[in-house]
Amino acid sequence: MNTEPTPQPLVVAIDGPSGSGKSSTARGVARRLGLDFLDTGAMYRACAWEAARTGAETPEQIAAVVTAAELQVTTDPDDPRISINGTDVTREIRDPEVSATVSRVATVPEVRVDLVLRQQQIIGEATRGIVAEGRDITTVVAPHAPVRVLLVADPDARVARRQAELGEKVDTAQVTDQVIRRDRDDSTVATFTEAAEGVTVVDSTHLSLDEVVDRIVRLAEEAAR
Ligand SMILES: Nc1ncnc2c1ncn2[C@@H]1O[C@H](COP(=O)(O)OP(=O)(O)OP(=O)(O)O)[C@@H](O)[C@H]1O
Ligand SMILES: Nc1ccn([C@H]2C[C@H](O)[C@@H](COP(=O)(O)O)O2)c(=O)n1
Repeated sequence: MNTEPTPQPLVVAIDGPSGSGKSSTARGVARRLGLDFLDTGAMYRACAWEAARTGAETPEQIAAVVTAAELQVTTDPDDPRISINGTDVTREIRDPEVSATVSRVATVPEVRVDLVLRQQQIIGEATRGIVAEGRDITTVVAPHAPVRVLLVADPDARVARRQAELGEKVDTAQVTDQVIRRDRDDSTVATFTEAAEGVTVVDSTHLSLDEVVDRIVRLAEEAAR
């Protein structure tokens, strides 16, 4: 009789502040290891987009919109898409207006309870394994993941990266608000500035994207031994 435990699909959890490179890194690791990919920030952004569309402003109104929402999230690292109530908002959730308001949605407790459960369901259904990124993956969503990483970078580097990504369409004051102010707001409901016990800190300030991906792939390979 085979008494070997059935190997569990690998879960890699990556948290970090805005602009630290979580999404790019997580997609790179997922591609390299043949895993699914979950951008939990996109779920909060989709909810912020729907809240704005419906005119929901108070925490109660926002919570009602989110808990009633039908969210479809795909986990292909080469084409992650998200729809809310039947509308594909994959592109729209990156608009500056969404970036400026998403923290208001993400700091509603009932929203977090609802989205954490949905994220845990997506992770549990990822039969080939998954890389999930956000702010509370290593601490709340998947605290028992075999690979847990806090990806950090100097604030100046993070602002510069976001500015380079957004180009001239967004001025430096807006970018700084999107990065630094949003992190301050977000850190009131999730701990992503200090690594929890068992979480590996990777500082990407002076590392290329590929070097960061290499480091986390090595952590995953060591965990799989
Ligand atoms: N190590 C790195 N060196 C240089 N640029 C990087 C590095 N990692 C990511 N980038 C670039 O920085 C920008 C922001 O990266 P990304 O969107 O992955 O960050 P993030 O942490 O997911 O941000 P947010 O949480 O705000 O969505 C992208 O243009 C990305 O290509
Ligand atoms: N697990 C998560 C993921 C994201 N958020 C918040 C943080 C931001 O305000 C917003 C969008 O995230 P981003 O796309 O910038 O990574 O959602 C969170 O609270 N918890």
